[in-house]
Amino acid sequence: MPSTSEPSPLAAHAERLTGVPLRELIQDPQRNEALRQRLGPLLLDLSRQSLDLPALQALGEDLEASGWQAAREAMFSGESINRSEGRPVLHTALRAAGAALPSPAPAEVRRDIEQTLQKVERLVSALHAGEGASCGLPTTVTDVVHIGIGGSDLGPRLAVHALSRYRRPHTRVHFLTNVDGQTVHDLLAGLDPRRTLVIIASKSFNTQETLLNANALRDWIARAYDGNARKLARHFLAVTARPEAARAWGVPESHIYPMWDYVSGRTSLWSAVGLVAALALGMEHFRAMLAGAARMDDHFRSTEWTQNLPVLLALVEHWNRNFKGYAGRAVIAYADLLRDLTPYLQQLEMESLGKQVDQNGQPLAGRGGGVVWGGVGTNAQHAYFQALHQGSEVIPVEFIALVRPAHPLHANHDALLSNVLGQAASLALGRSAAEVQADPERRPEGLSAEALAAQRVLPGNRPSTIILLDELTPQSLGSLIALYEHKVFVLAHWWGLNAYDQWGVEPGKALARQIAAVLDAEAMDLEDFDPATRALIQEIQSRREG
Ligand SMILES: O=P(O)(O)OC[C@H]1O[C@](O)(CO)[C@@H](O)[C@@H]1O
Repeated sequence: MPSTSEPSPLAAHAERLTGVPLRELIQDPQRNEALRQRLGPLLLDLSRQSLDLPALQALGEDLEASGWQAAREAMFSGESINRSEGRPVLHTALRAAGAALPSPAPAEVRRDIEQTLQKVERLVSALHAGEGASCGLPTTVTDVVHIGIGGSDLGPRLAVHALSRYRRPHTRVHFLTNVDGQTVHDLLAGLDPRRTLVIIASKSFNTQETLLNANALRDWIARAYDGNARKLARHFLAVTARPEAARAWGVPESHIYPMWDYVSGRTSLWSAVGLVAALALGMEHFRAMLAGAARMDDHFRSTEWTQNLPVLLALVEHWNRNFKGYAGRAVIAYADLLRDLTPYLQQLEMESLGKQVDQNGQPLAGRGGGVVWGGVGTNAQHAYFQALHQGSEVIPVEFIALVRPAHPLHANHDALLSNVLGQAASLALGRSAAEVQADPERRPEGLSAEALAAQRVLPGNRPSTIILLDELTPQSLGSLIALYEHKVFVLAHWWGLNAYDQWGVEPGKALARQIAAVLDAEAMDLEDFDPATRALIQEIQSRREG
């Protein structure tokens, strides 16, 4: 936070800790214990972050003074906390059935949610029993294509890939998200239109990419039936908050699954948007994932801040953003099954927290959400970890790893785990000049010993978080995702911003529509576009035929 003449208590702690190395901080077992907290199969280890117990206490007190518990209850009970859109935020109600604490969400909301889950369940059972025709679907379905983008894609994709060991046999699932026609073209080449079921997931049912891809599949299936509209309609399901638009597009009423305005796209995995995951994994595993998230909800609602995992994660992020000045963090999952986690978090966090003004339109007092990027380990170590260890920027790292793998190749798994611990330790401790000296390296001719040594020194003091899941199960994945959702909630409340709108993306979409309208036109008026855009429109037009 910005300091005026008198530094705030938090700024004073940051100043006090300047120059105190992580090497020293991690010697305090009491501190490390406070920064290491568990919920069921999920361990959150923040002990390699650059703060001590007094700083943590000050952060906690600052949050406590913000009234976050009341805000939390306002969210769970369905108050209109998304003020710029005038809506409640009730993704937690989608999994309330699996919670131990009674849900304060409105009864009609819970009823609608349960009815929809039952409808999803009926469809899943029918398809798994080979009785899709009883739900108006094709008799045989070998492939399901899920079309959606952003929140209508990233959550189901993460769940289906992460939980692939729970996959039901016989039905292949494909995700079609980008509007790149090459992908559509290549996918369709391998599918049978008469045996393909298409799920169109779009809250708005107005997203350019999703509708273009849906249109391409409609044309492709229609050709297989010589345009027979009744047979064509059997192949499409929609999940949307605008059922009238889905009907107008051609999805039969009974094939439409609701989304609600009180669920943002980026937290919609738990709704019927997760239908593809329920189909791929089985309803019991989908429900288990909801229950895992509900467990985190209960924990978040009932645990004091000192042991509350989402809160602790938020405290550290506030510290890193506003007192250490870090631009963001790298999220590295040491599990290929979690390769979609970073993209998922990019939307969840950057669309929610990437804002400059608060709910009243005033500039934020500090910095909002930072950049989230990353990938999978150990691959990342052989690509960009050099910069993480010795680059000019300090970029905190979040490691996510599994204690027990679901395969028998234990040597491989030990390599993953030991690399997590090794990298985290190396980032924190660095490598001093004395350590370099004690471990000499062959010196090329003409290079001084000092020059070589200086290049082999690692500054250290590079913070990281480790999240360990005992195993990757529907429950642990549900808890992990809900952990991040609640972290986002805490930060949004603390910073005063609205985590549930995304006004920033709208003007670019509108411009793309205007540009699409002129790209193919014979006579065009390009005066509405800025000179740089105009030049490239003309360039594309002039070179298209080549
Ligand atoms: O589900 P829809 O309405 O197709 O939107 C897709 C995505 O587009 C966004 O609105 C941003 O462009 C996301 O918030 C959303 O998840």
